[in-house]
Amino acid sequence: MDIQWFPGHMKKTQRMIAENLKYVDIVAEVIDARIPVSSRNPDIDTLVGEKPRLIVLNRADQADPAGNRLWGDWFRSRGWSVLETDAKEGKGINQFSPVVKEVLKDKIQQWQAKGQVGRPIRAMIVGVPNVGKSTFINKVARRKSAKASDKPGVTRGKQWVAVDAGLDLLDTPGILWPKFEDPQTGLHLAFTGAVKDEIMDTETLACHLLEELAAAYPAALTERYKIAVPERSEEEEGLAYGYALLEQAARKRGFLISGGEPDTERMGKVLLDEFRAGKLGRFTLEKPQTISEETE
Ligand SMILES: Nc1nc2c(ncn2[C@@H]2O[C@H](COP(=O)(O)OP(=O)(O)OP(=O)(O)O)[C@@H](O)[C@H]2O)c(=O)[nH]1
Repeated sequence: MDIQWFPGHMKKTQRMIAENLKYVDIVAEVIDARIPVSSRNPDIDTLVGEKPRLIVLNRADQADPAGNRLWGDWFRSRGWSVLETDAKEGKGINQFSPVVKEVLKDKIQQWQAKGQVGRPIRAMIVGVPNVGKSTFINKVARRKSAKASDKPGVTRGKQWVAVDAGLDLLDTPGILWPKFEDPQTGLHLAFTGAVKDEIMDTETLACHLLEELAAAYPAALTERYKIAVPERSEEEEGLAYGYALLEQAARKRGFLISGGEPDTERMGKVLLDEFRAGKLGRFTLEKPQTISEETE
């Protein structure tokens, strides 16, 4: 499935990030713990350059705990600081400020040496749409989300959120990129709702999701939909395997159309809704070894 999604405002966001980088001390990249590869903007390294960075592994409650451990270790082993969060419930949020201070400890010492006592840390929050940035910011700011005073040179001052005297956050709109090199990236962003449903066929998307879940988490499908998940045979072409699972699930749910045929469209929508709502279980769809040598 070829997914192209780069509306004009994304380009504006990219520009806004680039222009405001000089006003911030650190960039917190909020990624989706279920898809840590696909939810990272491939342009972010170039965009952010040498600026200190922190990875926020959000939606940790929806990802496989073993996957969270693997990814935490993976990022740390490469010298990155990582914070695991469930922004919805506020888990891990209290650690944000201490981790930011730890990452910037040398810089803070320099400020103090220069007499810049009380200078607040400015952190930019970036991430794909729907990853949980606003929820994260509101929780870090303890929901008060008071507006910080306008910063010199910052054109869109309204996006600053004061957490306390020592920390200001710069909110940015969700960002995607012009082309998904790997079609799987587009699919994963669609499964999780970062890419809007309207741009692709729900049934097809559901078949892809079923195929991935059947390969990695078959027991979850059996448990939720009471369906048998057979091994995928070599002969099955295209999405035939996923479609057969979708038909089975539709029948079990009693979703039938005239003539007794399974209503796969309705089932597809239900599957995506239930996956996104976490009703199917906790899944990590991408493992560290998914990353090829070139992208490391
Ligand atoms: N289960 C779970 N849900 C979350 C988490 N973080 C955010 N959500 C939910 O995900 C939905 C989207 O969250 P937002 O904070 O609006 O996402 P956003 O990244 O600001 O979205 P954009 O404005 O589109 O860029 C909301 O319903 C949140 O309650 C999390 O860690 N776990």
